[in-house]
Amino acid sequence: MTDPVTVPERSPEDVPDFDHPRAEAAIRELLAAMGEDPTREGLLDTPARVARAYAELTQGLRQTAHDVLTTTFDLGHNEMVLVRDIELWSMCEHHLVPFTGVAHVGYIPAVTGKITGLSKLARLVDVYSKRPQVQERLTTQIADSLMEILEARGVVVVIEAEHLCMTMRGVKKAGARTITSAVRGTMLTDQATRAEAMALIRSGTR
Ligand SMILES: Nc1nc2c(ncn2[C@@H]2O[C@H](COP(=O)(O)OP(=O)(O)OP(=O)(O)O)[C@@H](O)[C@H]2O)c(=O)[nH]1
Ligand SMILES: [Zn+2]
Repeated sequence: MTDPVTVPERSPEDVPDFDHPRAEAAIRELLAAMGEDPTREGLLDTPARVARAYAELTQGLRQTAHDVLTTTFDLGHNEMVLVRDIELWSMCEHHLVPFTGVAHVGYIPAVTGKITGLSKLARLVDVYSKRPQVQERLTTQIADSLMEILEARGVVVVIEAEHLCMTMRGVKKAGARTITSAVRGTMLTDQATRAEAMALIRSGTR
């Protein structure tokens, strides 16, 4: 059985372009299925609008971590870099409704000091968020891509998110936050470094 968390990474060439006419037909059908009249004036443009919205919300399917981790510098900086409270919006693959929260992303650069621009860490979060997702996979994909592409010595990724499928429907538990973490390399083996990263993450005010 395939592990639902570790779906194989597809290269964007293997992902077909977003099929707008097909999505529009599906939305028209969904409106009809819910008992609405897709031909009433207020809904006439809705299928095209929803298709455009979903194209945007799933644009990460057509991007890779390599696309955004392009700018790397050799600064000779060997110490931890951590960006906290990166806002994220993703879409739960079980219900296709949003989950939203923050990601904290930290890494220990390679011995060569290969680092990336700070904004690229936030872009990386977007690449993996803008897909049908589960929070566990989102967390590990961010961590694994940093290890691989930056050849980081260690990585920590913590995501805190609220799932609207648990808030606006189903168990209806507003405010419940799910916390996931992925720890790699020296962050795993060096307890002091991991403790430092976790203390920095916890020192947030949000
Ligand atoms: N592990 C994990 N579960 C998730 C995530 N997003 C949503 N879920 C859960 O996926 C599960 C799907 O459960 P099902 O029983 O198949 O679906 P359901 O009948 O709609 O479940 P309820 O939400 O309990 O009403 C639910 O428990 C959701 O809370 C995620 O990112 N990670
Ligand atoms: Zn869900």
